[in-house]
Amino acid sequence: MTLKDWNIPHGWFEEIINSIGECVVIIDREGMVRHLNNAYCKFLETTKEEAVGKPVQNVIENTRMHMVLKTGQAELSAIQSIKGNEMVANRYPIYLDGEIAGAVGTVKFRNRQEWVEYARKIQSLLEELNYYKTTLEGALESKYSFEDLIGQSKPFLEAKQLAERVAGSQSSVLLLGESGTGKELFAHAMHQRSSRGPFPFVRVNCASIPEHLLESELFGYEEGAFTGAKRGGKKGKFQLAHRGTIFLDEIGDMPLAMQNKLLRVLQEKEIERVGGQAPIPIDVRVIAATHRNLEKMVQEGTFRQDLYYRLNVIKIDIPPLRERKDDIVRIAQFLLKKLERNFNRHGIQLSEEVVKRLQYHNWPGNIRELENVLERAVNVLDQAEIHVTHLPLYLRDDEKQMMHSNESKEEATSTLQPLKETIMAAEKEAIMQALKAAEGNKLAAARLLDISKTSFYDKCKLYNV
Ligand SMILES: Nc1ncnc2c1ncn2[C@@H]1O[C@H](COP(=O)(O)OP(=O)(O)OP(=O)(O)O)[C@@H](O)[C@H]1O
Repeated sequence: MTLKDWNIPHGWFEEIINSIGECVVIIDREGMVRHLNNAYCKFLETTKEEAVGKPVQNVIENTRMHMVLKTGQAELSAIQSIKGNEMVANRYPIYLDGEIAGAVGTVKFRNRQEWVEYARKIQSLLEELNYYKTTLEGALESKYSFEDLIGQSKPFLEAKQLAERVAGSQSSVLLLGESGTGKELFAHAMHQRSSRGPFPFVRVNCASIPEHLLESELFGYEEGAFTGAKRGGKKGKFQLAHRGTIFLDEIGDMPLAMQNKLLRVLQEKEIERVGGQAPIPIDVRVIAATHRNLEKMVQEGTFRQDLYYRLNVIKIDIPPLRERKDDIVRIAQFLLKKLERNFNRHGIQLSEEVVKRLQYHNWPGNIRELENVLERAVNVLDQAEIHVTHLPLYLRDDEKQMMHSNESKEEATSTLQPLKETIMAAEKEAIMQALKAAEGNKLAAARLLDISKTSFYDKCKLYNV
């Protein structure tokens, strides 16, 4: 079959023009209406019989279709007043054998409401687009500086000062600390303080990305690399972080196979996209973090030793909150100021009792847990002072433990006696047990206790046995 055989049958055209929702008018060289489709008839409240064969100016109010015949130029998105409304029309000349043979007109919007509605739709799409653009740009920026790292206790200041000293270096950094101690905050602050600050800061949570996606997330992929791959391929996090910093959070959870690939990237300073041929050079500083014991993992063979050395060029240990109890109130007050801004409140204080509770608690979730406790309190607070009743139950239960621990201290104190007496009591008990086991035979009992016969007799005398 030739292309000609696929031509649309002649009779179809009228049907097609009639069945579409847009208004269509066709005029001939003399400006007479040759066709007015159903949508246009409905809009003008007329019929084909009435319209066809009449000059277009008599059928369509304020039309310029006849002008298009004269100029031979299309008029696009032209506003035309019709039935007291502003409609938007397109008008095109029809050329046959290089000669103008007529014109076709369509209506884009029948009235102001239609185009306002359309504009509103576009506007909201544009806003949505803008939102995603700014959040994406925001996601690639560092949000915190060293000023946001609150704490004056010795172990914390040591960590912070080391981070400030090495922020400008190009070497890899390993941040170690329990969950919620502020590892990510440290990474942001170091990036911001470095010459890479104006470039992207890209965070990757190695624990949350499924193993089979990690490679393409980190290094990207080429178009058609696998089923479901996006058209045009996708940039990986390393490429997004070019000239900036990549923060590899939870590095201890990275599967061994990926550790190999990461090591190669750090050594070669280039990446290979999944399905790609040529390596792409990258200039990225790596800051990695974990709450795991990487040294132990290296010994157990679950973390590559060479990667550990690569990452561990500068190691910063961030202390848990329970090891810097002096900082708790300071941090709590800083966090309260943030919450005040978010909740539009001011002057929130901690009661003395609450301060005691906060200092007594062990904070397994560290500053993130403190943040949650305070946010909860601010939510249920109707005055300005946070009291124990505003704390979650488990913190209130600390009270019982506080009292219990005092009680048991007293109990323990009352049963304490000089060490010599404790030892003598234990010796007497051992001698009696041995005699019992040897059925009163002192020689056998001495042997059981592995002491001499004389020593045994002396002790029996001493303890009145
Ligand atoms: N020194 C600090 N001063 C003020 N806020 C802090 C400090 N350290 C951490 N925070 C706050 O505590 C929360 C947890 O911090 P961050 O996410 O950096 O911890 P993390 O150690 O990276 O936790 P994870 O290991 O669970 O990812 C954040 O909201 C952060 O703003």
